[in-house]
Amino acid sequence: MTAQELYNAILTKKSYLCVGLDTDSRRIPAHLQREPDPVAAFNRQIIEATADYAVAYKPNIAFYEAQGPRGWESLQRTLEYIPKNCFTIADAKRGDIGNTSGLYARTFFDPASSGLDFDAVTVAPYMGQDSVEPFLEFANKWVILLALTSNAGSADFQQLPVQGEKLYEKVIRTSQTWAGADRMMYVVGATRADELAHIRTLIPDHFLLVPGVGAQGGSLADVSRFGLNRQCGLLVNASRSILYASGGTDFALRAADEARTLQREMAGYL
Ligand SMILES: O=c1ccn([C@@H]2O[C@H](COP(=O)(O)O)[C@@H](O)[C@H]2O)c(=O)[nH]1
Repeated sequence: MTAQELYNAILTKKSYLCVGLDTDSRRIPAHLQREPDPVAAFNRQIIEATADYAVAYKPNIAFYEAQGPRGWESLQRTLEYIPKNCFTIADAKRGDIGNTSGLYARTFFDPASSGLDFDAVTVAPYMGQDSVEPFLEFANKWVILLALTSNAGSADFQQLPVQGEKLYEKVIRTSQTWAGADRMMYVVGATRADELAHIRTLIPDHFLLVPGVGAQGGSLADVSRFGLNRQCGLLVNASRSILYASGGTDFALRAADEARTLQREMAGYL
């Protein structure tokens, strides 16, 4: 999906919501546990319930890998349930020497190899340019580079001064020479909204993937105030607050309520 197609979807749905499919098999309602693939059955209902309000879906790969081969099958089925007009993100936080990154890229971008065909993958930048470039070799696919993450530990390294700027600023500045705003996004946590205005001076045109509203307490109002750009430029993710709004048979209805509430707030900011 191109940036323009993503922006068109945002305008159509009046939403920049990304639903995080962090589907923990232990939290799936009891009535679905008898399904042949409980994770896929749960995700299918979540996707159907939220598709009017979301422009993107982000399965976090850890939740699938933890299930072994079954998890990969659940992931593949889940991708098939996501409407084609939605942006798909493999939140895998990969990155290795170039030779190995190339295989990670095939995992998420080459359906002939793995059966998976995501639009984007999250990548850790700290092994440098040659660890990121293999992901950029796939046409029409996106790299979402970790910049300033939502967790407290982002202070351990990302915010340390390096040659007169914070390390995450250096990541943003340097990586802009690797690809443009048509292929690269950045992760900035919603809990770091205080830095968003500054980040927008570094990357006014890029899309930002912003996790951390909902369960982590980030403010959608602050993220939108400081992060929106001329073409929206935001994908705001919520996972647990939507997926587990109810643990009962009404889980999909409650997920839809949560997604609709976020979408309506977003519509007001667009
Ligand atoms: O800085 C980051 C980067 C990634 N994440 C991921 O986003 C979701 C957030 O889930 P919630 O349940 O809405 O808190 C999850 O997959 C994280 O691994 C992040 O939170 N922060």
